[in-house]
Amino acid sequence: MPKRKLVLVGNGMAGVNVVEHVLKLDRDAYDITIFGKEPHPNYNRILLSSVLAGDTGLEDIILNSWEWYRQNGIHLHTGRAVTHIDTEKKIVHAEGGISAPYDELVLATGSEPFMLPLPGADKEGVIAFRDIKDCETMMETAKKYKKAAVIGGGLLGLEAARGLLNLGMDVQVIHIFDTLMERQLDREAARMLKTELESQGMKFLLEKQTERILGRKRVTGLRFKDGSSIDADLVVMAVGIRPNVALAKESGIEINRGIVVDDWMRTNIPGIHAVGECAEHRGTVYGLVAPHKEQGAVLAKRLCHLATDPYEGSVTATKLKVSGVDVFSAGEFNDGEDTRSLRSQDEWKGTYKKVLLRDKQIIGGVLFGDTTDSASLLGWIRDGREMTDEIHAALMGGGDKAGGGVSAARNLADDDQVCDCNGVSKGEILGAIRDKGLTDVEGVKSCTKAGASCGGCKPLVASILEEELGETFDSAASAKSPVCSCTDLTRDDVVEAIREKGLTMVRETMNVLGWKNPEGCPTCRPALNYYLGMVRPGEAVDDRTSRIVNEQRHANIQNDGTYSVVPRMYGGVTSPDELRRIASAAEKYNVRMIKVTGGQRIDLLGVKKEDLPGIWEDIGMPSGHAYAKGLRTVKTCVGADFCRFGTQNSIGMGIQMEKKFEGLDTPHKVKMAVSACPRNCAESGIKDLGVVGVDGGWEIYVGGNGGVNLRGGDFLCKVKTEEEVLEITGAFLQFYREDAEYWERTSTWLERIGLDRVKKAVVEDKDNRRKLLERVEKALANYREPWQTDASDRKTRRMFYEEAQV
Ligand SMILES: Cc1cc2nc3c(=O)[nH]c(=O)nc-3n(C[C@H](O)[C@H](O)[C@H](O)COP(=O)(O)OP(=O)(O)OC[C@H]3O[C@@H](n4cnc5c(N)ncnc54)[C@H](O)[C@@H]3O)c2cc1C
Ligand SMILES: NC(=O)c1ccc[n+]([C@@H]2O[C@H](COP(=O)([O-])OP(=O)(O)OC[C@H]3O[C@@H](n4cnc5c(N)ncnc54)[C@H](O)[C@@H]3O)[C@@H](O)[C@H]2O)c1
Ligand code: SF4
Ligand code: FES
Repeated sequence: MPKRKLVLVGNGMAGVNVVEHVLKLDRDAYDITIFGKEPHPNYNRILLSSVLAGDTGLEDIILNSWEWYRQNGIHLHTGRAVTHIDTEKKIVHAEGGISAPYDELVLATGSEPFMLPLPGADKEGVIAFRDIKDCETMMETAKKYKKAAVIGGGLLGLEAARGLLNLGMDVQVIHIFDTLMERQLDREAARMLKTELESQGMKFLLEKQTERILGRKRVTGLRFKDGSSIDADLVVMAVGIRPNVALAKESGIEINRGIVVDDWMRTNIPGIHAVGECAEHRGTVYGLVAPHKEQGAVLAKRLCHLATDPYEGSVTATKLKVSGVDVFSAGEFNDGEDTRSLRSQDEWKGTYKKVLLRDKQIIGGVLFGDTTDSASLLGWIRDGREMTDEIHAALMGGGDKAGGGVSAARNLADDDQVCDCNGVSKGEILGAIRDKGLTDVEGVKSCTKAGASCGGCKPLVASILEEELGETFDSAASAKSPVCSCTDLTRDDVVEAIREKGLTMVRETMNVLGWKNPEGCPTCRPALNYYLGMVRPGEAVDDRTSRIVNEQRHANIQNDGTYSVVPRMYGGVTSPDELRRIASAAEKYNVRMIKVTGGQRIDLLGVKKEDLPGIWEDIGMPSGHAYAKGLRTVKTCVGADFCRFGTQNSIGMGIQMEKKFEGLDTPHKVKMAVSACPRNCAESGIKDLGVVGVDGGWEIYVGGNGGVNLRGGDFLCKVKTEEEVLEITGAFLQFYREDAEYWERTSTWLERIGLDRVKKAVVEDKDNRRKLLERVEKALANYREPWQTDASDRKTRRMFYEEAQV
């Protein structure tokens, strides 16, 4: 008997998911044809945000390779839109004169981004963020232009803005309401989110309505209804989506906002079904992958004539995919007259939790800063659970929550969903771990797909592994991921290869290690340059063009394209002569503002690129490295010489530390401080390395961070003399240099590897400490002061400061 014919219109995630299910349930049931308007095989649209942010490459987001279609005997027509459905004859007609008969037709045409119909919206440089092409346009634009405006402060807008920031653009987000992500967050969570994103460099214009897009052929700016305007070289519209219903409409299929379907995903025309973003079920159109998977599972069973419960709608949950920001929202989140809520907020740790109840039932919630409870919370909302003392204790009772751990997994029932993107439950993950002997997150991902899309569930998968495998679970090994999408090698593989193969150059390393992208990317090239210099000091060739832009120019680029200049003032101490030179230079070069920094330095803001070598020459002081992944400042209190509480000479100690370790390249910036008594006026407790004078010696704290992820330093040891402070500092810095990933702050590194390892390597194992010190001395021996070197070298001046080379 000839096979029945299944035709899918829309080669996206929702539609292909149905086909995958059908193939699994009954391989031989259908002869399958797929039409897709885009020229690509099915790819993970969710991960476009990660591609834009530079965390993954376009080649890594393909979900079904061309080979997959061939192997499954699927007739695939890409780059062909279906233009008409003959519902009488049961034939679809596509561009290029292609047609295909069907017995069952699945419409999965997704959405179109909504483009505000503003005057000027058709100008070059005005785009949406929906597909590979948009992503490529943004990446290309960032190479030539500087200023981006994103209209819409929802999930998509913020993810686009983060990606554009990573591409080096200056980004302003224009939002119509006074709080961000108002469809997912209450005011408090939105406020915390805004503060967090601002600290990452994102700028916001709230309560702004765009009136017109300015420019001749290409966009040059935006004008708002209040009369104000901004400059922009790129405008990304992220103001929502509209279901793609044109084909269904012209073919006589019932539509409302989306294509109207019943609980079995059937349209009003027999044999025609719809799933995904184009479908409207019980009045709701879902713009997230998890509900589409639930719809697809029901439809596939129907197509294979298997028993299934109907699809009755989904409780949706969202997580923002912006690194360094944990935000989760599910169900209802705004207080109403008939709701009560449980809340906790920790302004120190930057966390906020709100769970909404109607009568006793859990109906929604918002988590900010710590989302380890997200899966349990979503499970309780989906099950319509009533609040109990146990749930209350699990949510609010403190316990072992921070950072996940086994407790996060223990709170989940077997049928609680862990991966929303791919609809994978805890039970399925446990089953795979037990049946297939899996031991790491990557293994679970390959077997179950949990973690394969946005990746937001990976910490939870790790905690399930930890719960199941106990001490045998190696979280560090499990967390190791490739340096970036240009290679499959991890940081350790690369460092090992540099050691073994005697590599000394960035390009050579990429070549020898078979980089998939031979040019590398902004993530891997600075990392490789650092690893080479760390492993082979004196031998590795420093590739300046592989360094981040600020390090190439030895100054910090500002939002208007000018630079900031911060001369080094050891221990925060200066002199009248230095101040006079700084003042004269500030006048000569029309510095816009002179500001004292948090690290006790003087910052000259608004210096033109071409003036940098001149101002450095005139000031005649060494670089303060305020732009570098290296030692920034050693902040000191006035100490025993002046303060009546001081027990030690903090200024002298700080100056020695700064003179010794200035110019040392490190995986991320390093800030230090010395206070002369436990009153700690130099804030030693929130520095990468902080020293506190006490009676009879010094206490040393490490891994502190006063920035985005506030963290108090851990006590490392107490020593008696200044020499010992320098020794411990040198050994600690070298251990961090050798062990951490590039871009990893001491605070995150320490949390990852644990204080005990640091104590052992730096304090307890004296032989190891001696070796670390020998190696740090070798690295320091190669340091050349960059400002005066650049100022006196005509070729460098021309290349990096006068011609627009980088
Ligand atoms: C940048 C970005 C990040 C996102 N992040 C997340 C996230 O973290 N979590 C989450 O759950 N969701 C996220 N989403 C939303 C998610 O990607 C979508 O909900 C999902 O991809 C929709 O799948 P779909 O198959 O219904 O539609 P689509 O992915 O739009 O696929 C439909 C396909 O059909 C094609 N098509 C349309 N009309 C025709 C026609 N007439 N003939 C042939 N082909 C046609 C389209 O070109 C398209 O390729 C994100 C979306 C974007 C853009
Ligand atoms: N992490 C995730 O889950 C994720 C990420 C990206 C996209 N998505 C999905 O993709 C789809 C599209 O995302 P989206 O953010 O565009 O849609 P959205 O509808 O969720 O948000 C659009 C935002 O734009 C704002 N807006 C509307 N008109 C505006 C105007 N004229 N000026 C300024 N702001 C305006 C709205 O207030 C809203 O906050 C959604 O379905 C979303 O769920 C999800
Ligand atoms: S830390 Fe102690 S010694 Fe230093 S300034 Fe403060 S009170 Fe004085
Ligand atoms: S929740 Fe997105 S991959 Fe699991």
